[in-house]
Amino acid sequence: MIATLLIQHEKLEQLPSGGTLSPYGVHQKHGQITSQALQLLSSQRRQFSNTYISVKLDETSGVAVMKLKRPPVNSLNMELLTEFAINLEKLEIDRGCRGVILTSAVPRIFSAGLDITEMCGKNADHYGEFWRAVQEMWLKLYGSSMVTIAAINGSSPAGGCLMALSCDYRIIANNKKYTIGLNETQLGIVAPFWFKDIITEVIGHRAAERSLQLGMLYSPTDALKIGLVDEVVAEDKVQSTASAVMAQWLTLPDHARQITKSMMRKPSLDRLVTHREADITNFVSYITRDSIQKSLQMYMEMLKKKGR
Ligand SMILES: CC/C=C\CCC/C=C/C(=O)SCCNC(=O)CCNC(=O)[C@H](O)C(C)(C)COP(=O)(O)OP(=O)(O)OC[C@H]1O[C@@H](n2cnc3c(N)ncnc32)[C@H](O)[C@@H]1OP(=O)(O)O
Repeated sequence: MIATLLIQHEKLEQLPSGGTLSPYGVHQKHGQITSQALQLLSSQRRQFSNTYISVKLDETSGVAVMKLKRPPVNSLNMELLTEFAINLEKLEIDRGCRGVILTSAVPRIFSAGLDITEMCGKNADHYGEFWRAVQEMWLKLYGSSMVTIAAINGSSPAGGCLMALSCDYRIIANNKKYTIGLNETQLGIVAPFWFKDIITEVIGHRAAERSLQLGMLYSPTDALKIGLVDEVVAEDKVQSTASAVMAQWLTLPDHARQITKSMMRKPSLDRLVTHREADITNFVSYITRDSIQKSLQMYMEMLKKKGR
């Protein structure tokens, strides 16, 4: 139902393609490739936009840029998570798309993580549905066969960090004000096993243990030191670096890279798929505890006070 609505509402813009061009190459009618044809080829883009996600697919390079656009902080509510999973799936089945750059359209924020209001004062059915949407986002992103690069142009705590960790490569803007990490314990909550698995895979057991217990948020340079990100670049170079890294990764034959990626990620994916329902039940019983609801409410109040 949601999928149908999104597809109906999507704004599909096809930029000029000229009859002789295709995403997979130039179909020449009369010999030489003209510079006009090359210009058209380079501008062949498809764009679609939903409420909280925008996607631009460059059919020439096969690279899509997916932007989160839910001001003020791109917190991940049910609708955003659902749009995200649907858009990623559309790109996954699009033969013209080989890579996705994930970034934010909101200045200074990549994503503030899960929308805390989705985890406060609601009923058990809501929590169950919300958690399923969180799982689905992760299964789609971490399990994507495309090359995925996080262009982290702002702060990225908790669920925002999870999204970045799920990509193949992470580039963050060099700005001391930005922080990244799995800070769940600072909210008085526990990161679930699959958050723990993925950060352990990326930064190793010792660093993950310290990082998770203390709910650490790192500056870009500290994140680089522990391997939480792969590169720190000037703020205005994040997107261009992401495009350059993407072009490098796309020089590899898809099938070899995809099978390798799947081999590396399958055990963690399988673990969540196998325990998916138990993980939802566990989340619901955990989040409905009075003590957890109090912790989250206090955290939200603290955020609001800070903002005033
Ligand atoms: C068994 C398993 C159980 C549980 C597992 C649950 C796993 C949870 C994962 C999560 O992702 S929880 C979310 C954790 N996120 C955070 O801790 C981030 C909190 N936010 C911030 O630190 C900051 O807002 C910021 C992202 C650094 C941006 O700072 P800035 O100063 O630019 O904005 P401000 O703080 O004033 O916020 C603006 C506005 O947005 C509201 N807000 C912020 N974050 C969230 C959020 N995650 N969810 C909902 N709302 C959020 C904030 O309250 C302000 O609202 P206001 O304008 O109405 O005051």
